[in-house]
Formats: sequence, C-alpha cells, structure tokens
Amino acid sequence: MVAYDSPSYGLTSIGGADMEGLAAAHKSLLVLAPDVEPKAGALTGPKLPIDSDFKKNTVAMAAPIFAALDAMATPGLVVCKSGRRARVVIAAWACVRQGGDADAACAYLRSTNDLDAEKEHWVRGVIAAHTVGATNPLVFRQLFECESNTYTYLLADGATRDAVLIDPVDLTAERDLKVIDGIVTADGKQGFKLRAGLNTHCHADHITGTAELKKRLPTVRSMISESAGAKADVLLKPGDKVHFGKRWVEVVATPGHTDGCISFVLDDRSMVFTGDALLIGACGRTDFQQGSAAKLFESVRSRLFTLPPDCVVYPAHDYNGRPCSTVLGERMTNPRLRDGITEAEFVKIMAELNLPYPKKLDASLPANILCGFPDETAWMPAKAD
Ligand SMILES: N[C@@H](CCC(=O)N[C@@H](CSS)C(=O)NCC(=O)O)C(=O)O
Repeated sequence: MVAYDSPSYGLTSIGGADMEGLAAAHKSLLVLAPDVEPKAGALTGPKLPIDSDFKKNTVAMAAPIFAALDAMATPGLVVCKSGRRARVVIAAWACVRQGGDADAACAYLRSTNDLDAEKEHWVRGVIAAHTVGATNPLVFRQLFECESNTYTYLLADGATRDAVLIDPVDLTAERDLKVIDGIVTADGKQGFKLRAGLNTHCHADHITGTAELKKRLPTVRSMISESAGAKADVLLKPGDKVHFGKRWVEVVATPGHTDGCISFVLDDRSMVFTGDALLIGACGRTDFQQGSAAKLFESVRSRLFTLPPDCVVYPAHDYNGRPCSTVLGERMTNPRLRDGITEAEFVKIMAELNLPYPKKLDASLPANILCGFPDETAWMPAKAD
C-alpha cells in the first residue's frame, strides 16, 4: 500500500511553534522554512528553503530536500511554520520514491486540505521531474527558419522515441524530419517517431509545416486550439495534455495576439513554448486577427508570468538572434510587459507599435486555417497508426 503521510515514514511534520519538548524524543531534524527557528534543543539538522507561496518554488528546490529526507534517522521531525509545507513536500517525496502516481499524491493532499492550485503545480512538476524525467529523458532541439525568423521546437521522449514538433514551418518541414531521423542519443539509439505537429496559433507570416509533415508521414496529427477557428486532426482545449511517450506538454490559453493563441508548458514546468504571445523582450502584435492588447496583458501576466521564475521561455520568433529567456528575465526586463507596467501603459505601447503587415499575410492565413493545406480538397486527415 502506497502512503503519502509523514508517520508512515517515521516522520512528524509540525509547525515550529508546536514542537516544544518533542526534540528529545527524535533523532533527526529538517527545517523547511528559513524564517522558522524551531525549539530543537540539542537536535540539529539542515535548513532548506521552500516558500509557503508555492508559486515562488522551483522544481529544482526539491532535490536537496529529497536528499535530506532520504538521510533522516527515524523518528525525525520535519518543521516549517504550520506543518503544511512539510506535509506537501513529504507527500511529493514519498510519491517519487514509490513510483510517481501524482494523481494519488494530490488526492491525498486534497483530503488533508493541504493542496491549492499552486502547490498542485509544484507537486506535479516535481514528481514528473524525478520519475518520468529520470526514466524518460527529454530530447530537445530548437530549430530555426530564417525567412520568417520562426523557431520550431522538437520535443521527444528519449526512452519511448516518440516526438512532437511545435510550430513547424512549410519551408523547413523536410529539414525537420531529417533532424528527427538523425539524432543519436547516448544509448546508441537513432531517430524518433513523429506523432504530431502542434501549432500555437494561426500564423500570419508563414505557412505552418503541419501539412507538409502529414504528406510525408500520414499518421502525424495536426493540432491547434479549438478557439483558432481552424481545421486540424485535434482541436486543443486549455488543460489538455499532449503526450509524446511518457512526457507531455499542457495547453494554456494565452489569447491576445489572436483569440486562438495557446502556449505549451512542459510537464515539469521547466520550459514554456509561448508562440507569439510572449517574445523575448517583446510580445505578439495585437493590431489584426482579433488582436487585443488587454487580453494579451491578462494572458501574459496571469498565465505566463505566474510560471516558476526559472522556467525557460521559448518563443515562436525572434528578430534579433536571441534563442530564449526566462520567466523572471521577462518579468524584470521586457520593455512592454515587465512587472510594474500597467495595463493602460501596455495598451498604449501596443497602439503605437505601427508595424508593417507581414509580407506573407495573404498567403498564410487561408492555408493556416487548414493547418497548411491550400484548400479543402487537399485536406488529409491523419491515418490511424
Ligand atoms: N516582418 C515580418 C513580420 C514581423 C511581425 O509582424 N511579427 C509578428 C509576429 S508574426 S505575425 C509580431 O507580432 N511582431 C511583434 C514585434 O514586436 O515585432 C514579416 O513580414 O513577416
């Protein structure tokens, strides 16, 4: 029977103020709040940071805590301000050590009233990183199409050899497939099976590569948001998970550049693929295709800037040769959207951009409505695998 509670592991999770007199009966101590000074007498142990606001906690913070928990002599005390942080961390640790059933760990924490949305994100990210991430290594490539300055991303499960492409371009579809076939991993295996071509939105400056990929590999499924008003093999909704092997990306609605813009967050929240919602030091324009600066402001601030600070931001374009940034980097330095800029200021910045229309706008939009096919007669549904 899998257990997620502290006593099953000889541990007591407790608030610093409630541990008077307990130290003498325990053999080890772990303090999970830098601000707590437990009354531990002669009992000593590591003090490792974990914030009560789990938005601020990164997945990487779990590793030293898990190592400390592994090393604890029992009975042991795990102390924070109220005991709640300790219970959340112990449940995630127990889950990882027992195979990583994140649903069961979250159900347990919900039953003890210790889970909110932020804690759940952290717990699931940590469990994915330590179980799925450990046994199913991510294979990642950032690819570039230089006419439209578009980044295409290859994500693959190194164990199962399943792959997806995010934002492929028609001109480089052939190149992308060669990259996929050519990758050799440390275990000596070569190549991956491309499962799907994911579109962050209906692009206005280039034609998606999903049709070209499907022509060459008929089982590949094209995907786009159900809000994009486009035809695809799979219409995605917020919260959907797109799996490649045992890894996945989660769909997050980030409208504003277009109504159907979505971002894809990797299972352990270490990477986010933002399409044209958030660019490096910039963002998608909002002056056509149902563009709305107010919606984009809300999307970026509430759905992207709330990701962990070290989550790496991978955009669909960069016009200055920059490959990526981080959530914290954008929050600190993005001249349009950094912390402190108000919605009214952002709306004014966007109204004054005065960018020329993309050169390939007229060719791109009708084709991208069909995920890259020139017309309805050419449309090919994905073949069953
Ligand atoms: N010059 C390019 C198009 C450049 C452009 O408008 N880029 C879009 C994303 S593609 S619709 C954008 O949102 N840019 C924001 C910015 O601040 O640059 C062409 O002709 O294709």
